[in-house]
Amino acid sequence: MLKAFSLAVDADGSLRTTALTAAAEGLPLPVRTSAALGSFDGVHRGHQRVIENAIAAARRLGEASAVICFDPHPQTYFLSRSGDAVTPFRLMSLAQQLRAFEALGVDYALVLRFDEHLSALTAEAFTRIILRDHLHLSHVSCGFDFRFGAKGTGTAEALAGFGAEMDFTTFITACQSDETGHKLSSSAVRDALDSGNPQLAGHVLGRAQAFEGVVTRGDQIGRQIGFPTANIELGDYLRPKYGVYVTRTHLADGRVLGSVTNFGKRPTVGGLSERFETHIFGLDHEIYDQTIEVELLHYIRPEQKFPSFDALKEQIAKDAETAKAYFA
Ligand SMILES: Cc1cc2nc3c(=O)[nH]c(=O)nc-3n(C[C@H](O)[C@H](O)[C@H](O)COP(=O)(O)O)c2cc1C
Ligand SMILES: Nc1ncnc2c1ncn2[C@@H]1O[C@H](COP(=O)(O)OP(=O)(O)O)[C@@H](O)[C@H]1O
Repeated sequence: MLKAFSLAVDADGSLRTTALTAAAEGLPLPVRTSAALGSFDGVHRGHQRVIENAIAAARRLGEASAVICFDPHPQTYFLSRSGDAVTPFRLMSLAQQLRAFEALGVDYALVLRFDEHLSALTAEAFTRIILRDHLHLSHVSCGFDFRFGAKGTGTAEALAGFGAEMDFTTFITACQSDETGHKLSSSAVRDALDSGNPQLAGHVLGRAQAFEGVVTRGDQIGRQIGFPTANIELGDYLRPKYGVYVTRTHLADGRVLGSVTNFGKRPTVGGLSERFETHIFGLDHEIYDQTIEVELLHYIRPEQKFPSFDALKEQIAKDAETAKAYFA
């Protein structure tokens, strides 16, 4: 079980620790660890290499492995302070990120609260106060393009330089590519989702892109046309291309069911705001207020304005058949 902690740095440099998972409850922070350091949004196959390198170093040194990441995402923090309208860009929630770390076999997740104190630390102060004095790291693994410290002046090479002075070793993972030479990056995932290519997003991620949220109440039109849809808010998540998708839904009770999802504004019914709504096959009871996770598997078609409600209903039935055939 992953032992996850939230760590907040106070103005005087002291650290406040809170357990984020049951396995961390009542435990102290680890004494010596080999850690992967980064934002790791998506935990894609490139990130996975960085984390696997930290785990390999931990095994060599006979100590615990850790991932050190940030919450909120540093970019979210800076954008929200700038006062500009923020275009949602996240590929994962913190809960999904922790599950991805656990799946890789990491012992600890140390989630640094990204706030005014942490963001003000220079690269040198971050390394000395956080990595050395508080976390006593013996080894740090990061990606070639990792940036840290106030104004992002710290680079992976600078981190290696600090390590030589502060008694920890470093490993910088080079840019990872797939079998065909395509760079494995968060931007590649975002571009794929933006262009309606969830398979490519899943190829880069090493698992399907998934949106997790609490089921909210809609206008209750869905059930009248025989296709009730569970709606979730996308919040900070990057918005995929509008349209209809084959999806797979993880329910709160542990069941995993095939499903079909529409993401868009529902022009046929005069919808004004975006909705992410999923009709789940084989479900026949209410799941309002429950958390579901919806994986995008295949893009079926763009969202359309139909001349009538009946025409829309007919098309939704065809979409459901397409999705069922995908799972057959
Ligand atoms: C598989 C599927 C495909 C859909 N495609 C469209 C579409 O192309 N155009 C559209 O206006 N609405 C589309 N919708 C949205 C319906 O208009 C919506 O589900 C209906 O209004 C019910 O809304 P409710 O969940 O608020 O009750 C689709 C819904 C589903 C489940
Ligand atoms: N097969 C199903 N797929 C999705 N939701 C279902 C299904 N069967 C029952 N439900 C429930 O019905 C609700 C959706 O019904 P709907 O009429 O579309 O209402 P709403 O407009 O509130 O989404 C879902 O939130 C869920 O609680």
